[in-house]
Amino acid sequence: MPTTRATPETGRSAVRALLRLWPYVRPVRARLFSAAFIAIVASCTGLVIPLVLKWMVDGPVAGQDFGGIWLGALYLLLLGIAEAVLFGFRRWLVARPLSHVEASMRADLYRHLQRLPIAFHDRWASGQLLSRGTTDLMLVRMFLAFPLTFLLVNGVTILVGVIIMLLQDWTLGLVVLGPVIPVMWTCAVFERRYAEVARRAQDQVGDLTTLVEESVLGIRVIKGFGRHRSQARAFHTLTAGLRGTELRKARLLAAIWAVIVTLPELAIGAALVLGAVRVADGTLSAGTLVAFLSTALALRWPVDSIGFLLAMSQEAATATERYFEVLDEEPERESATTAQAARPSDATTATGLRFEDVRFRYPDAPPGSPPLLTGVDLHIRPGESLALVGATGSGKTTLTALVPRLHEVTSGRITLDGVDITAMPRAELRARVAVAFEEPTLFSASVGDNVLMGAPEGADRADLDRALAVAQAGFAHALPDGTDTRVGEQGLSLSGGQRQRLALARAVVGRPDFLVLDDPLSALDVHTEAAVEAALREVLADTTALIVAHRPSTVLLADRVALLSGGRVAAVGTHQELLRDHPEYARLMSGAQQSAESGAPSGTEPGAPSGPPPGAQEDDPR
Ligand SMILES: Nc1ncnc2c1ncn2[C@@H]1O[C@H](COP(=O)(O)OP(=O)(O)OP(=O)(O)O)[C@@H](O)[C@H]1O
Repeated sequence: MPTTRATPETGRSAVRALLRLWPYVRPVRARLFSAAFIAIVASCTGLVIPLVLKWMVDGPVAGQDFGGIWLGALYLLLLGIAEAVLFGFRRWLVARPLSHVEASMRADLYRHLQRLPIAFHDRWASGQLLSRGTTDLMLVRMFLAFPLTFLLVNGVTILVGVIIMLLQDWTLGLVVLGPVIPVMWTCAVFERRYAEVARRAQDQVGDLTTLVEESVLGIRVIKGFGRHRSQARAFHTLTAGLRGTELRKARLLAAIWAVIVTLPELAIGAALVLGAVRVADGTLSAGTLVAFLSTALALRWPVDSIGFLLAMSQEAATATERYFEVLDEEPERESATTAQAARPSDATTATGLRFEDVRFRYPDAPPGSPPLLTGVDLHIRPGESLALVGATGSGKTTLTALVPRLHEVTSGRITLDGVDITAMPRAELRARVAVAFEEPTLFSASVGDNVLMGAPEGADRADLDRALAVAQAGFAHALPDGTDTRVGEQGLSLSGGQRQRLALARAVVGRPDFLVLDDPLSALDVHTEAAVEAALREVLADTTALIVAHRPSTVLLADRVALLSGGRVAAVGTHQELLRDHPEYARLMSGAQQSAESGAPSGTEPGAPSGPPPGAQEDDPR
């Protein structure tokens, strides 16, 4: 699934990417800056140690003053303790605000994902989203905790250290500064290359997460078909790819580490030789050489760490880009007219559900492919229930998904009681229209909570019991904790038919004005289906309903039937009328009848002739 860019844009700037974190960092900036300041003080405290050493070597040690030596040792001890305490304090200061930053970024991501249109979720693999909410945010937190502070702290420490060294002896100082230009050039090359592999690695983690998630959710299919070997092969291919990328990262890190460590060490070695010669000549005091070399050695860690601090910063920049790729996606918006929607004069008059020349094409459909719906005209009168029948893949599910605006019509319009659904706030629309999908999705919550998701605030036990009765879901009362029993992940601890009945109960519990049911009884045995139908008939009596049906028994629930064929409504009438006048309908229903009798799944396959039957256009679908 094409979900992310494989490589960063050219001209990408890590700094620009990281600056986007500012709104989240702003609330904790005081603590973060204080912590950075404390770290600078702690680090510079360490640089005082060589000066004390110089004083000790040139003073008490040269003069054999044991009191002075003990005093110097005490100073060194106090400086060491101060440095350790300050670094500890810094860590304490940043721990809490940084978890706050990570938590609020994760909350924003989750909130945004809920508001993104279905078209987005169709496009993006869930593992890619999961890895952005977990691994990427962890990388961002680690960047704020270490590289952000220590690139600054180490920069200041190196600057102060270099000034101290130049003040001690500028010739030796220049020798130590020799490798600066090659090291900076290496860092620049490293950053560019590392950004590329860091992005690849993080995308590969996303793909791996998707595969693992699919394997866990689809474990029944994998086991049932004995596909664990092929699944394991796919897993190994992805892990081998990720391992290769991680090794490339390690090689790059090793290369920069080698340059950053070796060149300064060589320079320090050269300064040591030169300094020793000058001490022997008497042009440099031994104390100055000790102080100089101690300072140079104290700067080793700040210099050595630059490599991995840059690597962590690049990973955080990539993680930030990946995070904002999702956050920058446009959420579902209310149309401009929604707020002051010009409602027609008959807005309060119940006119039912009407499709007017509705056309639809999936945004991710192959280029050049024809639209799926090419002009659907259909009117379901108030209180009427209409069954939608059509060949597999004719677009029935798609048409039903347009009513609660899970997808937006490409052109044409849909009205509820005369009001264009795009001129209605989504919350209002979705409160008036209840849906039950063919694939019933349940959440890891109690049975009662799953059903009451479909009800407005304040729904009570009586509403729950009534909905369970309509859906013939009395089995819920017999579960170990009744309707308080928690269903497992995705409700997989229940049978398909039980899940479907709970999904149906969820659709009817809120007594919606409009009900959209996508083949809601497909997993039920004939007796349960008959019982559900009898109860549904009562509900449907005062509800306007659109019911996708594959079987004659479901069709008979409805007052009228519409035949969807070739992207349009080819005919509307009663079951008997369509059976008599429309061979395609008769074929679909007889196929369904036969498969129902033989226990095979219903529906015809795509490719079956599905053009409008003769005379279809004479039916007025409205
Ligand atoms: N997100 C999507 N992107 C692109 N094409 C899609 C998408 N979802 C469905 N389709 C395509 O749209 C067509 C109609 O699908 P739809 O699920 O609406 O058919 P249906 O009539 O409900 O089929 P069935 O009776 O098998 O449930 C199919 O060819 C399907 O491949």
